[in-house]
Amino acid sequence: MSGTPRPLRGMFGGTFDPVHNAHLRVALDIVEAGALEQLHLVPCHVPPHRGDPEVTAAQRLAMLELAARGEPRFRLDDRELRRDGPSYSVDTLRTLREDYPGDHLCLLLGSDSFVSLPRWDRWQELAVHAHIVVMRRPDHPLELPPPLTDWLQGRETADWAALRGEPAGRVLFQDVTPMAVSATDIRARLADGRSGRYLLPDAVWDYIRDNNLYGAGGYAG
Ligand SMILES: Nc1ncnc2c1ncn2[C@@H]1O[C@H](COP(=O)(O)OP(=O)(O)OP(=O)(O)O)[C@@H](O)[C@H]1O
Ligand SMILES: O=C(O)c1ccc[n+]([C@@H]2O[C@H](COP(=O)([O-])O)[C@@H](O)[C@H]2O)c1
Repeated sequence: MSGTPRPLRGMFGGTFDPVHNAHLRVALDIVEAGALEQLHLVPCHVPPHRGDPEVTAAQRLAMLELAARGEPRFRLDDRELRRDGPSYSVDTLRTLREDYPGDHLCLLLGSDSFVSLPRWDRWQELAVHAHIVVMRRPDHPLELPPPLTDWLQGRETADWAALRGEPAGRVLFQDVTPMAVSATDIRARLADGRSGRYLLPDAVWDYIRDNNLYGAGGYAG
């Protein structure tokens, strides 16, 4: 049911190992498409479904801080780093709801994350706390597993106003700037002695080199 429009606050979680230009560009695309008041960039502490990150949480946070500078609608949010155990998104959304009771929330997911949703902890509860915004990734086509197809019935909307008018539970698919950039590819390039420049903000690339992360310390460029 539609009610009084509320401010819309986004959560963009990731391992960010490291944060790269595609994360930033698609995040800004969503902020612009939905006129979001604020988007929380939330590095996870213990990724629930993958191995440990290659660099420390403090280093991932530092890179995200450098990357987010200059965009006032991005808000660096270290709440998962202050929590022990696997970084389940449902727990994070619950705390965001407690902190911002007057706002509606939306959880941003790339298409690869969205198709994996039925394997997430308490996944159906996510939509109790927030709307879900799916960003189409060119390198990850949307092949929906059956539980997700069923669950989507009646939830899908193309109208951002619905996300302001309803507290949670809608799913919106948003086209974003297609950028086939991934952290996996960047880590592989750096391990191979190649440059990360122009795939990451300059300040992040400098930080990686200066701190000899991902094997990039010897790189002169
Ligand atoms: N190029 C991209 N376009 C759209 N969404 C993206 C892109 N890269 C990452 N994302 C989304 O950003 C979120 C955080 O992703 P993550 O930190 O795992 O980055 P990644 O580049 O996919 O990393 P990795 O290659 O290590 O898995 C996820 O929801 C993911 O789908
Ligand atoms: O809550 C879960 O069960 C869950 C399972 C897998 C991933 N996530 C979250 O999804 C985000 C992207 O994860 P990743 O592994 O693609 O970087 C990050 O914020 C993770 O904490 C969350």
